[in-house]
Amino acid sequence: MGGYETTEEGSVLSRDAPAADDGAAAMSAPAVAESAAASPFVHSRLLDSVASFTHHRDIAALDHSLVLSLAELTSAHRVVLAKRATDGAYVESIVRCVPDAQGAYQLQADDPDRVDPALKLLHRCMHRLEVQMERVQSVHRLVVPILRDGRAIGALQLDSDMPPATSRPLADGFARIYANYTGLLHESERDKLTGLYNRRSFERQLQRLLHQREQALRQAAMARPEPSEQHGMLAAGPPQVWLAILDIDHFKRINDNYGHIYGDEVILLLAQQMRACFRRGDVLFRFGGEEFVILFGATEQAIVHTVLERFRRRIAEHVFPQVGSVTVSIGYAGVGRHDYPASALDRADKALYFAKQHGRNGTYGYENLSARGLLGREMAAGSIDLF
Ligand SMILES: Nc1nc2c(ncn2[C@@H]2O[C@H](COP(=O)(O)OP(=O)(O)OP(=O)(O)O)[C@@H](O)[C@H]2O)c(=O)[nH]1
Repeated sequence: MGGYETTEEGSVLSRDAPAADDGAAAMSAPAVAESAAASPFVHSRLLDSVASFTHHRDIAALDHSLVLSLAELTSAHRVVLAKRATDGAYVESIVRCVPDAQGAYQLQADDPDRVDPALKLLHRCMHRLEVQMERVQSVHRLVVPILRDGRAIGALQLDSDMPPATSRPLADGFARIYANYTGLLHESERDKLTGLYNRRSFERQLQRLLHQREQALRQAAMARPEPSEQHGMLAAGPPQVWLAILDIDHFKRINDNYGHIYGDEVILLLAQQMRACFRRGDVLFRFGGEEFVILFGATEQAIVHTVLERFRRRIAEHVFPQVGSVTVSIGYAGVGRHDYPASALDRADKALYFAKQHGRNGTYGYENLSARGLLGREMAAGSIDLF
């Protein structure tokens, strides 16, 4: 098993099993130990770097700190961190760190859609789950995958004067710490009872979905013959993302009649039904209590309405152990590209409030209600707590 270990010389970076496929000799454990023992200063700088990047709770700040730490430790010409979306389908973000004319490192976010030949090894590394290396004149380029559960969640590229035998243990170690630590952060985004996303992750997931839909639209527009006209449509087109709020009806009665354990069981079973009913790309949240949120990528309101109605009926027909019949009310709204998340939530919540006021066990869209003039002054305030 490869890993970092403590040697007789002290706690040092050492690989006990260099990968056979890396095409270059990894530094032997004694060699690393020797260089590290010769320089205790290296230890403290290393620990300092790890402590400083794992200090962050925000993933974007963590990313910046990671590339900066690695660049400073290795006096790199460039460090790049690429990350894949949760479903692994595309590269979600690229952060690069390069020195300016004065030698001070500068961070910059790159457009992940831009084709950059200097990043071809990054893509190959994520695709093959293997370390990649090349030498460009005197610069050594090393790319290591960031692995979690056997998948590449991203890759780390280091361009430096260091030969890979020296830089690889360092880059590997950073990649592994990063994968473990972001794994923990991801856990903090989940609701403990249901395993669905929690409310804290809502904004990030919404931005991700908006970006993904926009990207898909742009690609579709570019594939068509009149790009300028299509780009016009892109700007003025219908919402690409929809947000639904779903609330169990009379949930208090379930708790009161059967106790909280059965109440929790209903929440858990409802979450399972959601997983079974909605598509993989739909993003499911438990916002707290008996309230759930769903984000969909869809071009037509009619589709959204049909999917939500199907779910509402499915729940109404389901027999919950002990409790029997349970119904849900649903409100939904389209999300514009420049919407504030709180505004979109507020609109969906108004439609949900309408459902609660009009017999429950129903599905209503904000746009429809609004166009029909059914959202009067009573709708001015919904029931959800906004950010
Ligand atoms: N079992 C359980 N109950 C919860 C949880 N979180 C909130 N509740 C309860 O859910 C109930 C929600 O009650 P209300 O907000 O009045 O809503 P309701 O009874 O569903 O009524 P309507 O939404 O108007 O149909 C309260 O009694 C809360 O104590 C939870 O995690 N587990």
